Amino acid sequence: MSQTHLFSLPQSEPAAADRVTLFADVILPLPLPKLYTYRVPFELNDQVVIGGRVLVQFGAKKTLSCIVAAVHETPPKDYQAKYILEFIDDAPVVTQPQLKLFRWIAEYYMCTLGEVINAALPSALKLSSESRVQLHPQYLSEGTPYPLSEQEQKIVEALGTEDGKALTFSEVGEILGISSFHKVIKSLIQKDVVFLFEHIADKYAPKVVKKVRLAHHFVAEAALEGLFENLASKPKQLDVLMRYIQRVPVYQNEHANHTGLEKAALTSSPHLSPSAVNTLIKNGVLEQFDQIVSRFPLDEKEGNQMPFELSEAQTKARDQVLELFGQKDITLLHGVTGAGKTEIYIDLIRKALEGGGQVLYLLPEIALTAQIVTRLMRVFGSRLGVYHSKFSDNERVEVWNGVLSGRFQVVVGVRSAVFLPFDSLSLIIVDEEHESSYKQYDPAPRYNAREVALMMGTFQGAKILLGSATPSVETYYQCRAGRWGLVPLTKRFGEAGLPEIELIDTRRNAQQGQKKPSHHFTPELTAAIEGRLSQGEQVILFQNRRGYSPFISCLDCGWIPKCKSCAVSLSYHKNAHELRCHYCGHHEVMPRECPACGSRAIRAMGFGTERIEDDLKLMLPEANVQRMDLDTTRAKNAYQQIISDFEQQRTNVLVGTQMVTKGLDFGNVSLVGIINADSIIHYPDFRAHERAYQMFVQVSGRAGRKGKKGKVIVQTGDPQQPIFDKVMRNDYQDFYEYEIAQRREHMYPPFARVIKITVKHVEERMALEAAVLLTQELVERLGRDAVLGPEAPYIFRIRNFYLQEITIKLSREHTVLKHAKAQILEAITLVRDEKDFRQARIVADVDPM
Ligand SMILES: Nc1ncnc2c1ncn2[C@@H]1O[C@H](COP(=O)(O)OP(=O)(O)OP(=O)(O)O)[C@@H](O)[C@H]1O
Ligand SMILES: [Zn+2]
Repeated sequence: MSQTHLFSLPQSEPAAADRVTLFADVILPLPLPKLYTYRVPFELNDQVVIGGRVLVQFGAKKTLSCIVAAVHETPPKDYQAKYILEFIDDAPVVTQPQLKLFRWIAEYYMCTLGEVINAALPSALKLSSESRVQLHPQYLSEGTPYPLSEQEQKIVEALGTEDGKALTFSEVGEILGISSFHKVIKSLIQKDVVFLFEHIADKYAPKVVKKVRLAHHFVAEAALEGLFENLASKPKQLDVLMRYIQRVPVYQNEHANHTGLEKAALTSSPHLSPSAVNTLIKNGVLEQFDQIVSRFPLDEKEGNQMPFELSEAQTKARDQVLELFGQKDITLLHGVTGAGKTEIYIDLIRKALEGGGQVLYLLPEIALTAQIVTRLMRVFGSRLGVYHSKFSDNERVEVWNGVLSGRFQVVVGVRSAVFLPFDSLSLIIVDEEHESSYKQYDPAPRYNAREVALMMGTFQGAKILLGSATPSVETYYQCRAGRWGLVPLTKRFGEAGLPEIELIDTRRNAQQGQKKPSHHFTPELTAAIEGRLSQGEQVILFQNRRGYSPFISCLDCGWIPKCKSCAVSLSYHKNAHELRCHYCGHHEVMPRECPACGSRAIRAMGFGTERIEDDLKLMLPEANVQRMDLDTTRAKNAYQQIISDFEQQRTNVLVGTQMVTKGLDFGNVSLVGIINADSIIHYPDFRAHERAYQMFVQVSGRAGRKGKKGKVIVQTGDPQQPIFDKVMRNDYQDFYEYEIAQRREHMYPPFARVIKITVKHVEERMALEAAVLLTQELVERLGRDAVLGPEAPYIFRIRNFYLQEITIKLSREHTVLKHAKAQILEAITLVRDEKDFRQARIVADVDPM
């Protein structure tokens, strides 16, 4: 065989008969009802990867990256397929089990696959025509050991002309004069010469650490000896050098010098002088360089620590779970607050990992991950990945890839973690399974991560453990029916008992003229707080409303400021000196005088967390009060900071919204105060009673978790509410019996499936007309009994859209449900296609919470 054959393309094309034309169905990151079909360029037939990304042209100008969902030989009927422009991946970024799951989500939650993909992929994986490249800092400081092709060189030159210059993909294409420029970019990325970032999204910023190493001419032993002699009269510099040699064994291994040492290891040492470090750098003894590092470094010290030894009750519960897993796929661990469920999960995770499977541990709230990650890190170290929205996009991509590569075998995360590319899950834990924050309201897919997890478990053959002290009625019903396993844990871990609950009648207090120091605090609550603080114990206060006050009002003319786009009053935020809409984010400066009558008598009405915090600081100037709500936790590490301050007892009182009620574990909290219980009970929804029960039990559960007897004070204007009795007796069974009877009688879940349809229109009349037409169409298809509404919701206008809601109740039977959804979509399409209703938006929410 001649040499040239190895390098040149085959001389002749294969005979036409062998030539297979492949088509790929791709998922575009757009809400399109169908997949689009593109043609695979023949010479690239063997490069198509299902689950890999390809670049295609969509519409006239747009270049988009999308995921290949299927490959076949059938051309599309209605249009001429365009060619795929480029293949980005040679291995899938989305696995087959994921694609299957995404299809299920789209079908079940009545949305498009594009919407699912859009929610699932971290945006750094979604290249589009807006992606840009820039020179990599590592390349700028060190160059690259790899040879660059002529085309690559061209791009580097184009980027190098000015500092921080970036090129779009199409500019790269123009410079090279070719359309298949993506290969060049990919190769440059692999060689760390350039990096990629989304123009619209945050800039991709690789994590860079400053390092130092010995200048190469000092590495040889003789040179190093000479250096020591030269520095003999400079003890501070000598110290730095000695430390460097200690940490980096240059004598034993010259190559060790290449990786160097983090500069901070020298400059932040209390025994070394930072200026001596800098002098050594200035004099060329040490050289400074940047290194790109993983955002999740391997830490050899972490991990492999033994978890706590399980108590007898925990061991028994764990064994029961394992036994039930032998018979059933889904089991509920129903353990009271503080029972030690987390330790049981940890034990089960260890077992699952020993068996070689992957584990997903879902939590409802980022606030909770802060505490639990610390506990899991100790045991699982760098095998543990963490996934939530406070992570930057880059970090999310690192976790995504870590799951694909097998680096992360356990992932703890909030609801979006169900989208990660698992393919061999053996255990899924859904902690606080009753939580409504598992449900995504907006935008589509409006999924419930608990339900998705159940389906994911079925697809991958994983066992599922649901955990809660207050299980959802739906879950408990399945357990009672014997379909799911049930393991009870009725005692708290250790000596701790459940807290005592006391109801304080705020009406009686009000009649007695209790106004000062603050009428939000009854004398009983104030005394209890003072008492606990004087014992050195900590207090949690719960108020389910953020801001200073939910509205303000002019005392003279009664004016109340409302949002221009939403049918709600504006909340007053005192620290920011603003009025804010909690629905659309609109904000304006707090007025000095009433714009209606000019009076200055403007008062804050009602109270939110900010006001509680404020009043408390006045009442107890000595105490350290911190607040945890949406407003104080926007910064990336804010949760962690607040929680660790409270854990370390740097703060005495924690005031917060529902964030403080869930799963947090503080040993020294002996009092929980519920400032206004009534606002929790009165909520227009069939789940109101269930929610209230869960909320009260959960927030009470934060008190007295270790040893000391805890106490809960509930302020209410209606102490006769039957729900309090159930909470105080901690009688879940009683709550359940009452609730399930209600649900059966009124045909609500678990006896029916609910789908809520919201019709939105900027004109009130059109919203109603569209909703009336839709209701007719739905009644025709599903029958009168299945359709309730239309009805304007309590907040009938949001972001300029008037709302109308239709509630549909359906049989739970799978085939019926599937059929009904198809009919609902048909009815929606029909209304949307009406000329008059083109501007209407219609949203279907399956299993609304
Ligand atoms: N076997 C054990 N050894 C030592 N400490 C334990 C053990 N089990 C649990 N604990 C401690 O008991 C406390 C309560 O446990 P954990 O937070 O797991 O409760 P939980 O059941 O998850 O409660 P909640 O439903 O309120 O979230 C924690 O501080 C935990 O560290
Ligand atoms: Zn608004």
